[in-house]
Amino acid sequence: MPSSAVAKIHTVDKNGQEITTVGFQRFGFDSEVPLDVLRSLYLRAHYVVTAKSGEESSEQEEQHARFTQGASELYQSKSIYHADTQSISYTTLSRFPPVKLLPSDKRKRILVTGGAGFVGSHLVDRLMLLGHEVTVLDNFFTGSKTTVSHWVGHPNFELVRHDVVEPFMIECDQIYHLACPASPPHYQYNAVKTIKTSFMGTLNMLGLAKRTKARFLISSTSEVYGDPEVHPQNEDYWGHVNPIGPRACYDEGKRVAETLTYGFQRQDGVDVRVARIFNTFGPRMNPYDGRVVSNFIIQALRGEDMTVYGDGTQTRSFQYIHDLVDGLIALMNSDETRPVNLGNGDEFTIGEFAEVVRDIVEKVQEEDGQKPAKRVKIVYKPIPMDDPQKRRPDTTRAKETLQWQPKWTVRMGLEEMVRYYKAKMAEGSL
Ligand SMILES: O=c1ccn([C@@H]2O[C@H](COP(=O)(O)OP(=O)(O)O[C@H]3OC[C@@H](O)[C@H](O)[C@H]3O)[C@@H](O)[C@H]2O)c(=O)[nH]1
Repeated sequence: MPSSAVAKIHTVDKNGQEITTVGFQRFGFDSEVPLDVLRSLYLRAHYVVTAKSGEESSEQEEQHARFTQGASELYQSKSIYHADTQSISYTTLSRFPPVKLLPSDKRKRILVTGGAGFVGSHLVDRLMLLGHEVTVLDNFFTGSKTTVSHWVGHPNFELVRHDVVEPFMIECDQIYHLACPASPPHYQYNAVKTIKTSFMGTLNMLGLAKRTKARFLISSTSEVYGDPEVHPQNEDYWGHVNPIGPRACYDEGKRVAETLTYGFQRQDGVDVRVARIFNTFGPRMNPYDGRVVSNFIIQALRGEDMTVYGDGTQTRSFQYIHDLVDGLIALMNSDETRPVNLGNGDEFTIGEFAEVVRDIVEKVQEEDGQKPAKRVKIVYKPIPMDDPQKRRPDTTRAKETLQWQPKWTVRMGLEEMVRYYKAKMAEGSL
């Protein structure tokens, strides 16, 4: 295939402006980094492909080269994938992406629990590039070492295998407490463990915040609103949750985690922040975690039927990962101590969404010269119990207090995520 046929991702925001950086300067904390550098951390092949297995791999190599353009000099992979023998060789020599050199009064010691998960790893990339000292705690139940392995060995970075249900002591300035399975099949797989993680994990991390006087941010969820009777949902809505249903381990777990957080604030003066995160998607989402975005993209890429649960009239509003990370950092560094919704107001029925994903997968395949002979089918499966019928965030509070609004369109985010999964498939790890 001629190289000119490999399209460059032209990423524009909701106003049609080109996106070249993510983050911003807010509340004295600069979170801005070039999108190209950030992209080179997830869109490049995890393993450098050396052996060629025909026409396809040279095309894939071109794609990888495009994503690392400008950043490949700075970042040298530690692993080489040999397609012929299906093996990987490693070297211990690493070069890291350039991180900012911050004066010590600006450099923060930041603990990220669940830092090897989907949201956590993107937050870690950002904090590392910004020049902070980052410690990741993860038990790797749903997170994976590969999401942060590009930082292992960097002097500003530490990776600790630890389950937050056990206490942990470290000196730090800020704690982002993200640890908890978040996909419905995952969190229901071991419901008792999910409740224990939400309760004990949050108790332990709040205890740490109390001792160290670190600022504490918890990732709560739109699921605290349950199957909402108010639409869109603002932070003053108390929710409509089935306390004994299959989702309760997560919904009620996060509700009690919020209760604990405000308990420590009132009783012990802990400096707290609460982010209620709505459906989020992006690269590094576990392709097998059963959530709708990853399921649809993988199904469409593999030419399998796309599975809509129920009649597809239930709605969700999807935000791209970089917008969420912007919001989390802004909230952490702001003075807002009330819960804040972080989500994108672009609402789709799940039926519509399946079509959007199918169109985007086809668009990318066509650009790469791999147009499939026939369209994948959309099929209908039973709806899971207590599946919320509608969900859309009211983000007025985030707009007013954080000056934050999502910039990415769902289509732009989906296109990048499709390319990420394609790169994973090309390197043989998916
Ligand atoms: O293959 C699929 C998967 C899911 N779905 C449907 O798509 C919708 C979204 O499902 P997801 O599993 O992605 O996510 P949910 O909205 O149910 O839960 C999510 O809510 C917000 C976050 O806190 C969590 O990440 C997660 O719990 C649901 O209606 C679900 O039934 C499909 O139609 N097909």
